[in-house]
Amino acid sequence: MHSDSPENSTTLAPDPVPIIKIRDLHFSYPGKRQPAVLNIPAWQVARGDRVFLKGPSGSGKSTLLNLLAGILVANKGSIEILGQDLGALSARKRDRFRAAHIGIVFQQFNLIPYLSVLDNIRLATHFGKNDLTGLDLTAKRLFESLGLDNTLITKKASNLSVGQQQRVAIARALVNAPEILIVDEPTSALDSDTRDAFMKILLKIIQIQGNTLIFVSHDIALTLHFHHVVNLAEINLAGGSQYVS
Ligand SMILES: Nc1ncnc2c1ncn2[C@@H]1O[C@H](COP(=O)(O)OP(=O)(O)OP(=O)(O)O)[C@@H](O)[C@H]1O
Repeated sequence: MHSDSPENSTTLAPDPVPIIKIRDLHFSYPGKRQPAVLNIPAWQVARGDRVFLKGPSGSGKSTLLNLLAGILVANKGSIEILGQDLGALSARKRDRFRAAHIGIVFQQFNLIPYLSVLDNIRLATHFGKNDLTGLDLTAKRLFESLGLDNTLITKKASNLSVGQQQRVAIARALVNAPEILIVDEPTSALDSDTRDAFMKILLKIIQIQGNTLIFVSHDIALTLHFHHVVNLAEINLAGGSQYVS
């Protein structure tokens, strides 16, 4: 995307190498009389962009993130990630594509509570060893940057504080150095100090790894950290009546 100010989300000229490219995207959840959630004629994101996606509750932000990640599939139209049309892939290939190229931090972090921190992170990798020797340098650097020391990584995820769970969720999302990082409402349950610490760590790692960031939040105070602020309502022609403001 090209825009001069954060509030300007319109594309003025075609991006030479968009990492995300949406064309004529239509999506409704399965079932009779389900309203159209998304109808996005065109949207693209350039490699390395940090995009803050906002919009009222129920406007389809999480749905769009799930489509970008290939967790949901469009009813019509195309989503190209790194030049790959997600709709052209089988479910299994989409899963592999996601594991290789897209990191996701969900609202609830989605850690497996009875697994250790290391095992939670290992789920995102192809390594099977019981120590860190199988994890590459990126992972070790991530642990360091996130303050996850050896005593913490052997703990069960359920025994961590919310802030610690967040750091593990970031490590898991970034351990494969994905080109795209998708983050959904990560700070809603945090006080402002913890939120600021979270953003600082996230942005530091993004800068090192060079990931493209798509970040959904209602917290407008965070927009200053982003290149672009996109209001979903501006790119989405569907819906409207069901929104809660
Ligand atoms: N699994 C589902 N089945 C049917 N409808 C759904 C499903 N998930 C979401 N929806 C509906 O799709 C619409 C968009 O929901 P979505 O969660 O994408 O919105 P959102 O913008 O992320 O909201 P919030 O800011 O509250 O998280 C809403 O009307 C919601 O009720």
